[in-house]
Amino acid sequence: MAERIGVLGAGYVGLTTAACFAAMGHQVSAVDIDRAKVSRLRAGKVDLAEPGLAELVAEGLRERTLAFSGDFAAVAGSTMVFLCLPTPPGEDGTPDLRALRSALGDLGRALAPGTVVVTKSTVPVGTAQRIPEYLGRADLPVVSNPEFLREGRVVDDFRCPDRVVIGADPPDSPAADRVARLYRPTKARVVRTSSASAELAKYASNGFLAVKASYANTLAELCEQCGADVRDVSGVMGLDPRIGPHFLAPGPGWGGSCLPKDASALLRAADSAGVEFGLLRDAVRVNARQRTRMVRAIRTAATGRRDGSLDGVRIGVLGLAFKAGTGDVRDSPAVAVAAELVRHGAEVTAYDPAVQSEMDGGIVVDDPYLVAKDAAALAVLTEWPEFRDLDWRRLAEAAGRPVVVDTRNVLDPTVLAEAGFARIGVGIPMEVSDACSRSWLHPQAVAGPLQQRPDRPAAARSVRRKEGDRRTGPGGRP
Ligand SMILES: NC(=O)c1ccc[n+]([C@@H]2O[C@H](COP(=O)([O-])OP(=O)(O)OC[C@H]3O[C@@H](n4cnc5c(N)ncnc54)[C@H](O)[C@@H]3O)[C@@H](O)[C@H]2O)c1
Ligand SMILES: O=c1ccn([C@@H]2O[C@H](COP(=O)(O)OP(=O)(O)O[C@H]3O[C@H](CO)[C@@H](O)[C@H](O)[C@H]3O)[C@@H](O)[C@H]2O)c(=O)[nH]1
Repeated sequence: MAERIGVLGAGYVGLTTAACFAAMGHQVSAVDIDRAKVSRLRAGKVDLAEPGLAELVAEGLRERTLAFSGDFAAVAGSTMVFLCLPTPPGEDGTPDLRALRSALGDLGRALAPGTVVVTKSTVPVGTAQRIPEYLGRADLPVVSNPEFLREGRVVDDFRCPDRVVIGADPPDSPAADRVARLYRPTKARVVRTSSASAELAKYASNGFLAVKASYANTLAELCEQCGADVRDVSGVMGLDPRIGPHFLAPGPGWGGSCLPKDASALLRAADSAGVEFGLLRDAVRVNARQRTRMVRAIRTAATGRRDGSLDGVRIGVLGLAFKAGTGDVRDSPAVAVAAELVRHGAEVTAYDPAVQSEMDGGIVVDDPYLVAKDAAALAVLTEWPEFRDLDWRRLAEAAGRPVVVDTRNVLDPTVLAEAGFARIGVGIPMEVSDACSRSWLHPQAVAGPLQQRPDRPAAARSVRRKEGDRRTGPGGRP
């Protein structure tokens, strides 16, 4: 049965939900308070670089199964309304439900009797129970349907999810049946629970991913100290189906718009419930330490010193997005590391294939080769596969010192070695890495291979920014 579906919020989750349900044959109206975004969407312009999404939006507009509006009245006649509104962290880490409450307050009276209100936003346990209060009416069925899609593959994840979670009180309510029916085309496993279990399952999943990634980052630190290779260690672990191969790659820390905020929310929920969730608290601490560790590695690679000022030291950054496959920089560890380098006085030039935004105190360029110019070190902060295929000889020629800190272990060591680049990976033993990684672990032994290059200065060069070096990229970025 085709439903008339209203979607509140046309961001990553809302736009995907709207476009995918429209493609499944439902009549969908999406409402967003961002009127400029609504105008662009009506013209078929999708801001998110998500494979397949723009095509689905175009199809929905063409078939007239998908419409966009800035006016809540557009969803008043819906049979189901999906809440896909932001739930950012408040000051104490508790999710800020103001967007949700204000939208429901505006909409409540307008909804027809029997309309099913479905929460897709990530919300604290107990929110479904409070929706009638936010709506100002108690006659509408409420269903909790947390979303698990990942950025960079939102359409694929929505169409082929690992699981669909549908929570209601009682779990077998007719409204929950109707929501479950919507997902039949996905052939996904549908898990029916209470609304509280559905709400907690979402936080529990992201919290667990955070713990797993922090485990991998701590393991990487240990590998560096004891001569093991984290890629082998995690490869062995991942072959155990009880552990699984995913989320074991070390990096500059986990970030994005979800994991950090959901970890904080889960910690707050545990605090309020009087449950000590030390494991998750430590995962958050490890995450902060990992960023600091990467800054220290880059500083040491650039100057041979673990501490001290980076005044005037040029550092080239490859990657700003919180992970490859997205242009999203919300809570990006790459941006945090770059900002910390700037804070210590470094002159940072950054490139990311999908990021157009400006960077506080640094320069974002639209050509990866510009980041190397006179750089005392390069740092790969996002695992874009195309960084492997850069012309590393050309980068070596441009760089002040051909040394790269590969915080994602994505580069090809052979290509780098042929280009004359010294590489410092994460969790990779000194034997596998080159002599430069020894300088990272033992700062007094500075940059052996660099001293063997007579045409290169052994120590970091302090390079003053020249006005002529400023480049203007697309989107008006400096
Ligand atoms: N991004 C993800 O990968 C992802 C995945 C699963 C769950 N979630 C959760 O889904 C929710 C939405 O996340 P998102 O990433 O899609 O957010 P987003 O920031 O991409 O989009 C939110 C949209 O809502 C709009 N909006 C804000 N207030 C509004 C209001 N009062 N009325 C109408 N529209 C309003 C904004 O203009 C924006 O377009 C959050 O709770 C998030 O935790 C996100
Ligand atoms: O082995 C790994 C895997 C990931 N990360 C980092 O972890 C962060 C989060 O990555 P990912 O989970 O892929 O990003 P999101 O798109 O934010 O997706 C997460 O957050 C969404 C919003 O809640 C959920 O729906 C998804 O299921 C959940 O994976 C990123 O900084 C990654 O670089 C690592 O450091 N190592």
